[in-house]
Amino acid sequence: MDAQKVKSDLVLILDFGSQYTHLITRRIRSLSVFSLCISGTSPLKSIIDINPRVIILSGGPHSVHAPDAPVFCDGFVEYVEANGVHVLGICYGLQLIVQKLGGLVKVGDRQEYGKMNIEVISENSTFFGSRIKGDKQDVWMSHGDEVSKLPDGFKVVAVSQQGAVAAIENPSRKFYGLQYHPEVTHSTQGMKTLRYFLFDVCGVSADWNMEDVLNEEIKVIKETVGADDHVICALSGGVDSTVAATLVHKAIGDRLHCIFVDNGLLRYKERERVMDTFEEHLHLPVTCVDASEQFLSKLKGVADPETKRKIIGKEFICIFDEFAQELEKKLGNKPVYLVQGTLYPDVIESCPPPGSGRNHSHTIKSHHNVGGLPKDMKLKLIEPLKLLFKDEVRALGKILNIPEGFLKRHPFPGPGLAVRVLGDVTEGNHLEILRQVDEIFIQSIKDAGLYDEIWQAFAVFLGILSVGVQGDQRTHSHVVSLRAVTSQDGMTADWYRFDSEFLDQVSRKITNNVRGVNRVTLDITSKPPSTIEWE
Ligand SMILES: Nc1ncnc2c1ncn2[C@@H]1O[C@H](COP(=O)(O)OP(=O)(O)OP(=O)(O)O)[C@@H](O)[C@H]1O
Ligand SMILES: O=c1[nH]c(=O)c2[nH+]cn([C@@H]3O[C@H](COP(=O)(O)O)[C@@H](O)[C@H]3O)c2[nH]1
Ligand SMILES: NC(=O)CC[C@H](N)C(=O)O
Ligand SMILES: [Mg+2]
Repeated sequence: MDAQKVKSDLVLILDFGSQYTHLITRRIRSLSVFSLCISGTSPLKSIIDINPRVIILSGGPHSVHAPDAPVFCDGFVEYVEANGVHVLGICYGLQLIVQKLGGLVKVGDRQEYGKMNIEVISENSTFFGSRIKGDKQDVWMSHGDEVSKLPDGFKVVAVSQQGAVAAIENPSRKFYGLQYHPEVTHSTQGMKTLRYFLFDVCGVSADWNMEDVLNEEIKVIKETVGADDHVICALSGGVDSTVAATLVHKAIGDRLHCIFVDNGLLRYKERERVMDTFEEHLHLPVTCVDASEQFLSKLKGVADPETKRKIIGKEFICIFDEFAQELEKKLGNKPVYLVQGTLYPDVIESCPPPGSGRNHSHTIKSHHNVGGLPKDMKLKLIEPLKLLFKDEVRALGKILNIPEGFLKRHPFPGPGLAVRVLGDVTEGNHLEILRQVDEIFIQSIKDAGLYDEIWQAFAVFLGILSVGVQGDQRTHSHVVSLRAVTSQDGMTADWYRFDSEFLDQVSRKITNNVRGVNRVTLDITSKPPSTIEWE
C-alpha cells in the first residue's frame, strides 16, 4: 500500500514521541479519513510527497526549551501556508507552534496531569464552532510546560480550571492548538472536537474505506508484478499472512506460491487444521514443508531464549530459500517477489522519532521476521498491509470472504511453542505436554464463549517440577502456567480476569487429563513489566 496513491484527503501526524500517536491515527481512521504518521523531524520532501490536507503535530516527552528537542523541518510553516494545509498541535505540538511562530512557552507554575476541566472563553471560536462561551468539558492533560505569550494573530479560546491555556487558534493562518489530548477517551468530547475540526473547520471528506483500499492494492500489485513474474509467500496460518496472501492471489492468481512450514513447534493438530482451512475455505495454493526434524535438531540442548529465536529465524530463511530454488527448477524462472504480512505498528515501531525514548520491540526480543531474509535472495518485497492496523486487516479479510472465525484467530508467534516451553524444547515430552494443556485451555475458552474477548491466550511449560499427591501417590511432576491477555496491538497488554469457576474447571481438566502435570498456575502480569510471551 502506497501512501502517495491514496486518493482520499489525508491527515498526516508528525510524531514527536507521544504515547498516543497511534491513537490519533486510529481515531481519525475511525472517522473514515485516511491518516498516517511519520517522524516529526521528517524532511519537507516526505511531507510534500504525502500531500496532506491536514497536519497534526503530536505530543511528546520533550520540553521545547531542551537543546535536543525535536522540531519540524525547515520550510514547514511556509509550505503549509502556501498550500492551505490546516495544522493542529496537540500538547507538545501546540507548544512548538507557539514557540516557532514567535510566542513564549515557559516551565509551568502548575503542572497538569490527568483529568482537568476546561472552559471555552471565546464568543466566536472557529475551533469549537457553535459551542458557546462558557461551555465546560472534562479533558485529559499531561504537561508541565505552558504557554505564557501567544504569537501575533493567535487567541486563547479555552482555559483550564487552573487558568492555563487549553486551546488556541489563528483561523486566518489555519493554525490551531490543544494543550490537552482529544484522542484519549478520558477527554469526554475529544472525538466530537476532532470530528468538528476535520469536517467543519478543514472541510475534509470522509471517503476512506476498506473496499477502496482493497481495489487500490490489487491494482498496484497487478501493475508492479510483471506478467511472467512469480511470487512467494510464507504462510503461517495466522491472520496477517493469510490476508496478505489472499489479496495477492486475487491480483495475480496461481503465480503466487505459498509455503507453510511445520517447524515441529506448532500447536495440537495445527498443521492439519491450517492445511484444511487453506484447501477448503481459502482455496490458496499452499505447499506444506515438514521441517520439524531440521528445526528440532538445531534446537537440541539450547536453553537461551535469544539463541533459540535466532536459530529458528535462520532455519525459516534457509527453508524459504530452498523453496525459491525448487520453484526456479520447476517454473524455469526464479520468483521475483516475496509477500509479507507486515502491519503498520511494525513500521511505526521500527522508525521511532529521534530521542523519543520509545523502544523498538526488537531490542527486547528478536521477533522472528521474514524481513531478515538474506540479501542474496534478491527477492523484492510486497507488503500490502504495511499501512494498516490489525483490526483494519481483519476488516479487509472480511471483504475478501475469509471466514470470520478464522479472522478472529489469536496471534501465534513464528517461533511457536519454542518460546512457550522454557529452556530446551527438545527435552522429554515437554512439547507434547504443552500441546495437550494448551488445547484444553483454548477449547475451554471457546466453550465458555470468551475467545473473542481475549486478544491472545496460551499455556506455558515452565520446566520445573513440583510435589503433588495424585491417587494417594506422591508425584514429582511438571508445572504449567496459563496466560490470557487483552490488548489493542500487542505493544501493551493487561491480563484477562477469568471468573474463579472457569479457572477451577480448567485447572481440574488439565490435571485430570494431562499425564505429567500436577500444578496449574495463572500469569497475572500486564505488559509492561512482562512481555506477552515468556521468552
Ligand atoms: N509456520 C510458518 N510457515 C511459514 N511462514 C511462517 C510460519 N510462521 C510464521 N511465518 C511467517 O512469519 C510472519 C510473521 O508471523 P506473525 O505471527 O507475525 O504473522 P501471522 O502469523 O501472519 O499473523 P498472526 O499475527 O495473526 O499470527 C508470517 O506473516 C509468515 O510470513
Ligand atoms: O511472529 C512473531 N514472531 C515472534 O518472534 C514473536 N514473538 C512474539 N510475538 C507475538 O508478538 C506479540 C507481542 O509479544 P511480546 O509481548 O512477547 O513481545 C504477541 O502477540 C506475541 O505472540 C511474535 N510474533
Ligand atoms: N504530553 C506532552 O506533549 C508534554 C509536552 C511537554 N513535555 C510538557 O510537559 O509540557
Ligand atoms: Mg503468527
